[in-house]
Amino acid sequence: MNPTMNSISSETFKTTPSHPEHTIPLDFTNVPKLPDSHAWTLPHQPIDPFTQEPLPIIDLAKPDVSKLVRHACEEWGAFQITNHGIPICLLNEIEYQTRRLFSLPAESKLLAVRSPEGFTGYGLARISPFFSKLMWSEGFSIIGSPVEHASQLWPEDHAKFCEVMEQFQEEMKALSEKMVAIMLSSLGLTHEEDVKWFEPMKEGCDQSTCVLQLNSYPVCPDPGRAMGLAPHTDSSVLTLLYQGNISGLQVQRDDAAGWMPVEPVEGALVVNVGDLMHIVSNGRFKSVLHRALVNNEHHRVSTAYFYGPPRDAKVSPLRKLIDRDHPPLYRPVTWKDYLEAKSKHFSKALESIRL
Ligand SMILES: C=C1C[C@]23C[C@@]1(O)CC[C@H]2[C@@]12CCC[C@@](C)(C(=O)O1)[C@H]2[C@@H]3C(=O)O
Ligand SMILES: O=C(O)CCC(=O)C(=O)O
Ligand SMILES: [Fe+2]
Repeated sequence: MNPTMNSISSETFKTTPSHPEHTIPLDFTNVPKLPDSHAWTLPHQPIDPFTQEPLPIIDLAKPDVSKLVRHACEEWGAFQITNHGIPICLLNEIEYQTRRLFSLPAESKLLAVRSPEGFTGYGLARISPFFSKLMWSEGFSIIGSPVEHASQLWPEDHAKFCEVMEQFQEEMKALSEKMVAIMLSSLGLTHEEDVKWFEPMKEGCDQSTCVLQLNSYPVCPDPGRAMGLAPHTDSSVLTLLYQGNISGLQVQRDDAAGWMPVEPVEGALVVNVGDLMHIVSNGRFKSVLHRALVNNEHHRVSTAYFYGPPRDAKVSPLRKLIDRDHPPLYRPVTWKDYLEAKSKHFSKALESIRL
């Protein structure tokens, strides 16, 4: 594994501690009826499949990738990619190891619980305190090597889990860099010249901070009233999501049109534009509002890789995108500043740094 990944500490992402009930998930095994604490009122927002174009699926091997990516980022803030070069056997392994972790008994998973002031380990989504109802999901956050928590879960048998998680992060990092380069060049920007922090090729300068989040959505007795992961935008520059072959992810293009399901495509990855890319592009690319629903048949798992800039880098709208008609919309922030703003203002975080 890239040695610089180990220099990324949980410190980078510390935000205000959550209350315990918003940190430790329910024991989801054998819950016959949805508890009131987890019962949401979900507005019925059907989309009209005949008037809505589906979320773009972009084949990275095709020649017109740049144009398609730009269109998807401007119109949706998300798209799926195929021919991305991540071997299917690695995707299968990551899913296998994710299922292995979440299938452990609740008392074992609690041995690896995220501490109130920590960042990595087992727990509920960090956005949980912003909602009065609890989500039907559990998560496990990893930065670099997961060995500290994995050795609590499997004292004798964590090597393979760690190897797969580390290898996956390396592959996701390289693909994220490629996707950022495509996105920026689609706007006529040269990433090395125009984005100071973006120097992926420079040996030894690779300090970007990234998080691998494993998500689990257990089988739910009343999926119509439960929420897997509540509507949010990702704080990252971009997120790469592998959702396996079980539906649940939905995105919103605009409020009026309702929620659009992102149907799994075999071997594809979903790319979400994150809030930091929204800032860098001065609002040209939209960070996508999305959520995950649950079902009563299958245990769904997903892995989300949050790609960020180096911890101290100031992220701001790019100069080439600013002119008299397009003044800068956001003040410069580090990812740490932005995560703090998110933990305070949640869906109003972008607004909180608006000029
Ligand atoms: C880097 C991060 C993005 C994230 C917060 C985190 O610090 C690690 C987990 C990420 C996640 C995953 C589920 C949804 C989300 C909103 C959350 O609560 O935790 C995202 C966070 C984010 O993008 O702000
Ligand atoms: O599980 C999913 O489909 C969505 C996960 C997600 O949005 C996240 O981890 O931020
Ligand atoms: Fe997300």
